[in-house]
This record gives sequence, structure tokens and C-alpha cells, in this order.
Amino acid sequence: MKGYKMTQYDFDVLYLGSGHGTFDGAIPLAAKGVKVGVIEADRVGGTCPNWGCNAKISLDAPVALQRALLATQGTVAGSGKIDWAKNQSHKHSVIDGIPNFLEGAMESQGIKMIFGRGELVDAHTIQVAGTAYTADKIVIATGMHPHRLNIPGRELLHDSTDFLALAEMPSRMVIIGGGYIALESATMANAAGSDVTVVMHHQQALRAFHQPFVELMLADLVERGVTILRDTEAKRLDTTAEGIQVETSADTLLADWVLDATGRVPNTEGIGLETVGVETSPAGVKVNDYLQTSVPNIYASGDVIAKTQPKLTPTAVFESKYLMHRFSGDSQAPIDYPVIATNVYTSPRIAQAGITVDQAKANPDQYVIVENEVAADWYRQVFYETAGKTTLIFNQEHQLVGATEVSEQAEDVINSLLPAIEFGYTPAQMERLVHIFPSISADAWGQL
Ligand SMILES: Cc1cc2nc3c(=O)[nH]c(=O)nc-3n(C[C@H](O)[C@H](O)[C@H](O)COP(=O)(O)OP(=O)(O)OC[C@H]3O[C@@H](n4cnc5c(N)ncnc54)[C@H](O)[C@@H]3O)c2cc1C
Ligand SMILES: NC(=O)c1ccc[n+]([C@@H]2O[C@H](COP(=O)([O-])OP(=O)(O)OC[C@H]3O[C@@H](n4cnc5c(N)ncnc54)[C@H](O)[C@@H]3O)[C@@H](O)[C@H]2O)c1
Repeated sequence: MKGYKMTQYDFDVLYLGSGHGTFDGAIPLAAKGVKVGVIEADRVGGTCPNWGCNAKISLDAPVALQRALLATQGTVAGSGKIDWAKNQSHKHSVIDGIPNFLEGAMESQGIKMIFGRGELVDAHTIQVAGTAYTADKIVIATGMHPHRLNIPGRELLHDSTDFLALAEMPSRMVIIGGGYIALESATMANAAGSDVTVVMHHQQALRAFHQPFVELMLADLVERGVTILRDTEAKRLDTTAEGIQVETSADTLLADWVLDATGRVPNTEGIGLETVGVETSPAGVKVNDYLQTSVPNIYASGDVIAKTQPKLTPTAVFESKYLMHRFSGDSQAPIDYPVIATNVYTSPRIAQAGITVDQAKANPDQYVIVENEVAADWYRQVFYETAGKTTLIFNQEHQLVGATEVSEQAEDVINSLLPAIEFGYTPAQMERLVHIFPSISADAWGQL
């Protein structure tokens, strides 16, 4: 550790929240000898392991297997029927140990875990259940919570945490929203046998993604029996003898269970930010290029930050590591975000990184767009792929600057291409990368 001075406070750095916005940086920071405390009101590790990515991908694995099996059209026999209760118990066996593991990993580096709800009382003090903890620097890493529609009958709505905890799959499900959570949940519920209706208040779903790919994925969902209602508002919910009645601006629907997937809201309320003068906006805590808030010794990390970067786990990890370098004196440079890749875990998946097709189309003198029908490729046919398409964006020097794919293996293809986009490989450098053949990386790089 370079240049860190010990202070009169209980901690050098005190984190509010224990998710990826905290622990990926806090653990190596404590290992460098910095005195670190972490306050957590709920499960250690936060949303991603407990109620987000890890829980979701565990429940999705049999869904992806089912899709792969059905695609073989009988080469592998069976219907791939999903036993949802078993899927849930497998999820528990996969993720339930994570909070203890993370707590142990933090404590083994000397981090003090403090359990309870924290609230700032001054710029250097957080109070938890009547005890005050002081720190030289404080990091707000409180994440987000699900938005709840303000309509009559809102108490009948459920959120993504409830969805990922469903003991049984309801027969009829209405999902309100057209984002990541709405469409990933629709994919899982449909595969597990639920009759799903998605109610979108816009014409377009997943508006940050390449729309022809989104439409292809939605058409596939419709072919599998999902109803998609566009430009439709959910108006009210009532309990009836036939089930939950969902009144919309179009039809009135009947469901056994209704998911409100209308976005997530930063956790900035009731934690004393106003008391100490930390500025916020509806998008979260305002920070400068050093992740510093309007109060200089208070920083923010992860989803709670008001930012243009996607609010994803890898973004939170990058921010917590940036703060680790800053606090330990490794670097005083402003944060320099890398290209952040993202994937929607539908079937087919949609992944993207870097310059988007829309950005490239708006600047035709700068970029060259190459569209490939990868489903026709022999290697993709090995996996019975029917939907695969890739769009690659090159600059005038033929360096890859962006890529998006719709296919069952989209996340691995875009991950594989990511170094070329982030580091700006030249055509000569790309040629020197000799991938294992056959493999998805060889196939992806064969397009360059
Ligand atoms: C259903 C779902 C699926 C997702 N899937 C993916 C995915 O596949 N890939 C991906 O990259 N991202 C995914 N995400 C997003 C990802 O989970 C978040 O980007 C990530 O968890 C953000 O980490 P964080 O540390 O900023 O916040 P969080 O993980 O939310 O952690 C914040 C922590 O702060 C605690 N806290 C809040 N207020 C207080 C307080 N006052 N006192 C004490 N503790 C407090 C909370 O209890 C929580 O543990 C998903 C999210 C959801 C909801
Ligand atoms: N695969 C992944 O990486 C993944 C998966 C799930 C969640 N996440 C993250 O979690 C966060 C939340 O996901 P999400 O799907 O809830 O949010 P989102 O922003 O992706 O989607 C919200 C949807 O709700 C709609 N909506 C908003 N207000 C509405 C209203 N009043 N009535 C009807 N519809 C309304 C929006 O039009 C949008 O379609 C995102 O930051 C996302 O990055 C990521």
C-alpha cells in the first residue's frame, strides 16, 4: 500500500452495502492493509448472487438445455419437460452458500462485517442500530430495488426476486415490461409450461439493443406461445374467482401471477444522503470522474451511481476495483471505463459490445457494417442453430469497434471478440490469434 495514512476513525474505508460494487474491491483493499468495514442490511453479496445473475442463470440452465434438445428434432429423444420444483432446489444448492463464502472471504482479510441498516449521520459517520461507525472515506454501494407500478391493485404485483423464488410455476402469467427482466422471465416461464402474456407500454422491447435482433427473438417467443402486447398500459388489478384480472388499455387479461418488471430504482432514500449533502438525481448518486460525490470523502460504486454505463455486475466490479486502486494509492487517475459487453439471457440470446449498429449507421464515413448469417455456418449447424446472425462494426482501418449477435451462443461469441474491441487489435494482430478449432471462438474470429 502506497501513501495511505492511518486516521482517528474506526475505519479507513467503510462501505454501505456488500454487493459487487463493494466486495470485489474491498477484499483486495483490505489485503493491502487498509482498515475496511462493510455494512449489510440483508444477504452478503447483494442482488447478483442472491436475487439476480447467479440465481437467474441457475434456473435458466435447464431452459437452455430444453431448447437445445428440442432443436435436435429427435436426434436426442424427449420433451425436455422442466420440473420447476427440482430446478428451484438445484438453484438453492448452487447459490445458498455464496453469502457465507463471501463473508468468510472478507473476514479472512480483516474486514469487519456489520449487519443492519446503515444511515449516514455526518460525512464520516454511519449509524447502524444505534451504534455509530466512523470512517475517513465512505462508499455508498446500496444498489437498486424493483420499481412498483402505481396502479389500483398494486399489492397483487410481484417482482423479480419473487419470480426467482417461485416454488411452482403458475399456469398463467402476465409480465409487465419489455426490458431484460421481463423477457428473461418470459423465456423461463414459457419453457416451464406457463401461459405467458407480456404487456409492453412501448412498441419496442430492449430499446438499447439492435432492434432486428430483438424482433427475431420476440418472434421466436411468440412461436412458442407467448403473447406480446405492444403499446399497452396495465391499468388495474383485481382478484376474481377466475384469477387475477389485469385490466389493460387493450384487453382484460386473467392470470394466476403478475410480474412487475418495469425497471429498478436506485437505493438513495432514507440513508441520510440529504442530511450530509450528497447530491442525487432520479438516476442515482451523482459522482465526478473519480466516483466522488458532492461530499469529497464520500464515494459511490455500482448500480446506485447515476451513470450512462449499463447498470450491470461487471460495471460494479470495475468501479469497486477502481476505488480499491484509488484508496490504496496505486492510481489517482480518473475512472476510464472499458467497453462493457452485455447479454440478454433469452432464447435466442442477444449480446452486444462497443459501437452499436445505430451509431455506425449515423456515421457512415467512419464505420463499415458487416452483417453475417451465422446460422448457415457449418459449426453453428452442429448445434442445430436456426437464428444466428452477427453484425460487426469496423473502423476505416478495419479494427473491430463493435459487435452484436443473436444466437443461442451469443454471450460467448461477444465475450470472445471483446479483446479486439477493447484493445483495438490491428488486422495483423488479429491474424496472430490462433484459436482452438473447432470452437465457438474460432467460429467467431473467422468472421473478422
Ligand atoms: C433479476 C436480475 C437479474 C440480473 N442479471 C444480471 C446478469 O445476468 N448480468 C449482470 O451483469 N447483471 C445482472 N443484474 C444486475 C446486477 O445484479 C447488478 O448490476 C449488481 O448486483 C449491482 O451490484 P451493487 O453492488 O451495485 O448492488 P447490489 O448487489 O444490489 O448490492 C447492494 C447491497 O446494499 C445493501 N443495502 C442497501 N441499502 C442498505 C443500507 N441502508 N444499509 C445496509 N445495506 C444496504 C443491499 O441489501 C444490497 O445487499 C441482474 C439484476 C436483477 C435484479
Ligand atoms: N442479463 C442481464 O445483464 C440483466 C438481467 C436482468 C436485469 N439486469 C439489470 O437490471 C436492471 C433492471 O432490469 P429491468 O428489466 O427491470 O429494467 P429495464 O430498464 O431493462 O426494463 C424496464 C422495462 O419497463 C418498462 N417500463 C418502465 N416504466 C413502465 C411503466 N410505467 N409501465 C410499463 N412499462 C414500463 C420499460 O419500457 C422497459 O421495457 C437493469 O439495469 C439491467 O441492466 C441485467
